[in-house]
Amino acid sequence: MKQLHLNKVYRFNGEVNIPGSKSISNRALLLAALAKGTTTLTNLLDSDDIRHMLTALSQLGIKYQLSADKRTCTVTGNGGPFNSSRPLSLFLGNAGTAMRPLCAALTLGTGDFELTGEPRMEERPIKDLVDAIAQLGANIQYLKNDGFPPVNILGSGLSGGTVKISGALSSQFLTALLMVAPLAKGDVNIEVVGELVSKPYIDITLALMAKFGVSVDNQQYQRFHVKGNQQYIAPGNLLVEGDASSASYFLAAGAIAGGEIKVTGVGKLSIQGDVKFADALAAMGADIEWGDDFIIARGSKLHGIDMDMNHIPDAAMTIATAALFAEGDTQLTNIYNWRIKETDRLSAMATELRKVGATVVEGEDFIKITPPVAMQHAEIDTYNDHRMAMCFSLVAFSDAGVTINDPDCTSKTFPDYFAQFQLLACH
Ligand SMILES: O=C(O)C1=C[C@@H](OP(=O)(O)O)[C@@H](O)[C@H](O)C1
Ligand SMILES: C=C(OP(=O)(O)O)C(=O)O
Repeated sequence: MKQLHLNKVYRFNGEVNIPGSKSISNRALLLAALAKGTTTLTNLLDSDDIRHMLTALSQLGIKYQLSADKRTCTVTGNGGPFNSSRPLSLFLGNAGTAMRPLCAALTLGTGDFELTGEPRMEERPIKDLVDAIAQLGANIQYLKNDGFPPVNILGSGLSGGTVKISGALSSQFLTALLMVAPLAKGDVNIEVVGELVSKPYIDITLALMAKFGVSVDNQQYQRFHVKGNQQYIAPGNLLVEGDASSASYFLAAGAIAGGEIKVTGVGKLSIQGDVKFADALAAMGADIEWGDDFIIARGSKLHGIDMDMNHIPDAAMTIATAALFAEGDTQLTNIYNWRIKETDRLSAMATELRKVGATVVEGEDFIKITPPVAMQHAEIDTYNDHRMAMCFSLVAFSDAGVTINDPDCTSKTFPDYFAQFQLLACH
């Protein structure tokens, strides 16, 4: 197994342009493929999750031109649902933003489609989405375990109607339903049953749908009314913002290291909820400056916080490792769904934080971290989870340094993360 040894970083200064947002890239690619007309996406993310979406779209007959650096993509829209006269099997790795929306989108046209993924994808639930679109006539079968991928979809179109959906485990189910609703044969009324987690991701979905000409009546995230029988219209050009979750590692590093870090490509005009990470860092005492499309973090003395993190589940992991450098305890609450992401992140985080000397309480849906007096060197296991690798890079700011096992797992969303990190670090 490959290992990356990071020696103590003394200073961390400079500017980094953050690669494109995963959430926006995969939504925009799917909507561009369904739309009428041609869309040119710029600053597209080049990573595993996006490659899986692109490969799937290509298998579905969608034509696109990708630039040599894979960051500009011109998609010729299909002008409606995907149809296939022969059975297709699409492999989607561990990309939730490909699996969930494509599962819904493939019910719109006609064809026999199989969606598969990595072993971990087979442990990530999809039942709440399947149950919801079944109410509009979708025919989806589980090929291994009930409620989990792989699935087989017999597409024959969706009717309109009223749909109840649970958003208690993942917002991606509601996102998927919202994206297909305008292409159903009649109006779709969506009722969210119980709590909706990761709510700001619904704002990304609605913002992208609006760019493709579709507006949704959103009644306080409890009910949504979507007119049926519509068509997405290609916006021409669409710039993908920098990924706010990817920005979190650099902002935290700036706050810990005492220098100044400017991240560009994402700022106060962002449609991504994860920019609120900067507010959480500010609550810990960091000095944060906001621009329209940049954020600056300057170092200062950090202290622990007790915060509900349901709105920023991905970036919250960065707070968990930043907490090692804060005075006092940090408690992150309402994060049950960490357990059903790339790995069981609550358990993985607790295990690895303990290795560097922290005292950790792992609850069913919270984590409490007491930083150690002095950090110990550790080999950090990353569980094939890009965010475990990236957020533990912060331990390099301790005297102990850190070793990251399997650092290449960042390829899911940020293939050259460690190269970018090293460019700003003075050892
Ligand atoms: O819709 C999206 O783009 C995402 C939603 C979130 O998932 P959940 O809604 O499952 O929390 C987030 O963790 C994921 O990385 C991306
Ligand atoms: C949860 C994540 O990914 P996915 O889109 O596969 O759900 C993530 O990137 O942290």
